[in-house]
Amino acid sequence: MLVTPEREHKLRTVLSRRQPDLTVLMEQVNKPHNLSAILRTCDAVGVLEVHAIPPQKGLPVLEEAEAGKIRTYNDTSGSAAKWVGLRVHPDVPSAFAYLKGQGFRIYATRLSEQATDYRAVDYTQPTCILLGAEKWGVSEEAAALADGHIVIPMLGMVQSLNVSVAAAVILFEAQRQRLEAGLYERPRLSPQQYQAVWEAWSDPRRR
Ligand SMILES: C[S@@+](CC[C@H](N)C(=O)[O-])C[C@H]1O[C@@H](n2cnc3c(N)ncnc32)[C@H](O)[C@@H]1O
Repeated sequence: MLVTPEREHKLRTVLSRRQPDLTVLMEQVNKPHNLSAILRTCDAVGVLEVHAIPPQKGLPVLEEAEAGKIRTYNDTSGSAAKWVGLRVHPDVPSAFAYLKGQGFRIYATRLSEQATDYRAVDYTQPTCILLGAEKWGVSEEAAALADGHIVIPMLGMVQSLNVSVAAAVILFEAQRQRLEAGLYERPRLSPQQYQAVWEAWSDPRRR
């Protein structure tokens, strides 16, 4: 037997709540513990797959970053990396082309007065949240290509939140809206997508 009935029930319940039309794009988020914390939140909210543009060679990278590669910490992700897909794109144009081709509206998180309050967005529509690097934020290139700019209002002394905290605040607003719209009540994956993910998840080597 590959999985116990209890395990199968748990896996199928989680899979039936996965939201293929909600995702994040991490643009050069270069600290593995932040990447891992974002993956953990994505798992909790039901994100099927996340996207990342790794730190580029030649740009300033922080101590844990490895140019061109994505690293996560299992202890921070709480094994979420096993249950949330990670698709890596080489640069901004290719990430945007892929996501736009999938029908996503991309919202750049920006600490600017022109940005809209994150609660004004309709997250029941296909949505990608673009998150920026810890030091310099979302690039001008990505910001210009985004469909909109959103901000979590900051009323204190500090200018910004940690990127994984900002991701959690926005993703749980998306979860709230999707729960209200009944989007977790029926499977959202196509039968082919469901079968492919089920086969991967029920592989005993994954446990
Ligand atoms: C530490 S912040 C980057 C700060 C950077 N100096 C800047 O001006 O964007 C890292 C990332 O967290 C997210 N973030 C942090 N605070 C936010 C806020 N109040 N609203 C929206 N996104 C936020 C954004 O994705 C941002 O690029």
